[in-house]
Amino acid sequence: MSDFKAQALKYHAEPTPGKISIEISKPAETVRDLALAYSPGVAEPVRCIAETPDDVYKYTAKGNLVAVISNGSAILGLGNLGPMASKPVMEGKALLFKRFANLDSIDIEVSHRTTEEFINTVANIADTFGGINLEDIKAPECFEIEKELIKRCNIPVFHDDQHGTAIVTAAGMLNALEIQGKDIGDATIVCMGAGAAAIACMELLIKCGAKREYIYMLDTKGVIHTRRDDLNEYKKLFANNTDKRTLEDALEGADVFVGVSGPDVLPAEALKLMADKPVIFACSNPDPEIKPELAHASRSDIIMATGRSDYPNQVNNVLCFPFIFRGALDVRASVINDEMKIAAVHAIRNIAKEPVPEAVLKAAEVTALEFGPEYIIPKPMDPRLLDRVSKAVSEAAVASGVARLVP
Ligand SMILES: NC(=O)C1=CN([C@@H]2O[C@H](COP(=O)(O)OP(=O)(O)OC[C@H]3O[C@@H](n4cnc5c(N)ncnc54)[C@H](OP(=O)(O)O)[C@@H]3O)[C@@H](O)[C@H]2O)C=CC1
Ligand SMILES: CC(=O)C(=O)O
Ligand SMILES: [Mg+2]
Repeated sequence: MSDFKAQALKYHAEPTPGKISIEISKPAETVRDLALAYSPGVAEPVRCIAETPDDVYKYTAKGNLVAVISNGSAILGLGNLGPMASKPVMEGKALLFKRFANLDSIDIEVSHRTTEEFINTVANIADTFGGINLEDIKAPECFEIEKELIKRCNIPVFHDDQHGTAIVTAAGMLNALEIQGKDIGDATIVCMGAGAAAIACMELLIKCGAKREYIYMLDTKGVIHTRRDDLNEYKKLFANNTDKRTLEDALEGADVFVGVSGPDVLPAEALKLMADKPVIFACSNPDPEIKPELAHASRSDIIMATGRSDYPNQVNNVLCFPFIFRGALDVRASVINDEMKIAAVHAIRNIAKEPVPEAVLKAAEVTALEFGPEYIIPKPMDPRLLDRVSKAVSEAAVASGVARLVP
């Protein structure tokens, strides 16, 4: 067993199995404490909530509680391995919610037969939480699931693999293109993958100025084009009227590669087909579409990002989901809308242009970080993310009329 694999398993197993636990937040030592916490005291908030439902935010943990919900159908880039295999990832997301945004979070893994059954399960328990973070649910089912749950729930429902990934990708991409001296409106973009992350990333890049007709999206069958008759309604939106069929065809002269597909699908030789100064985001986890060492060996003018912590430029939704939920829950937003997503994009990208605090350099185990090819996006442990992204998101929620608490 490799050293890192052994360390990862030990980290998860010891001293207690798993990565999260529940703590009590009130005294529960004396007979009086218990009388307040449980019977008879607990009857008082019960009566208040029955009379005034919004009091649930005043007397329970709901307002600071996010459920991370999965069915394990697209666990990272590892595939459909089922609900229980997804539990370490979902516990991991809960850990990140707490660590970065002080949000309490619980993982829920759902076994189900039909999509409708999954939707009903989540909708029926939604009210107990302040927000729902859907995670690692494969396309195309994820689109219907999220749409239906947004309709049925009174709290923010956010599919992280779609929108968290898209927000961080857009933030990193706008910065990378700026450094390479390119305009997003002129960029030819190759997107490897046509699932949850891919569709959302491309839709948000279009909202940030990219041209739909300059995007070439690929799935396991190659380029998505107008003459294919096997496309679902989401892929159809990216069907390009083109003779390009292979990854190599699509990469010819392209400015950008976004990989949200699977490991090692981008050959180093193919990078040489791209235009000058390309941007390569190989975001599949844990193994990217191309290893950065291979990409850098292939050509020297690239900006390279991955989804991993152990290379420069980590384009990963961890830079978004804790902070967008913090901002949404702080103003009790009913939804997370486009205005809030775009506010998050700009708040994240702007941090990378400012001097980096000493504590961040220390946590990142580097001596310097400066806006440029090796630093296009902030580090997840940058404390400015919490202040700045959450505030921008809250303000956008208020301005767009979806906040129920106005500070
Ligand atoms: N860095 C980050 O923050 C994030 C990274 N990701 C990564 O993105 C990837 C996809 O996740 P997600 O969108 O949730 O999953 P989905 O299951 O929704 O989509 C996967 C897509 O990838 C395509 N695909 C898989 N293998 C290949 C291949 N060899 N060549 C071309 N296309 C391929 C599939 O094609 P088809 O439609 O033909 O089946 C499908 O369109 C994962 O590796 C995940 O780790 C996801 C979210 C966040
Ligand atoms: C980061 C993440 O959510 C994923 O790879 O699925
Ligand atoms: Mg995920």
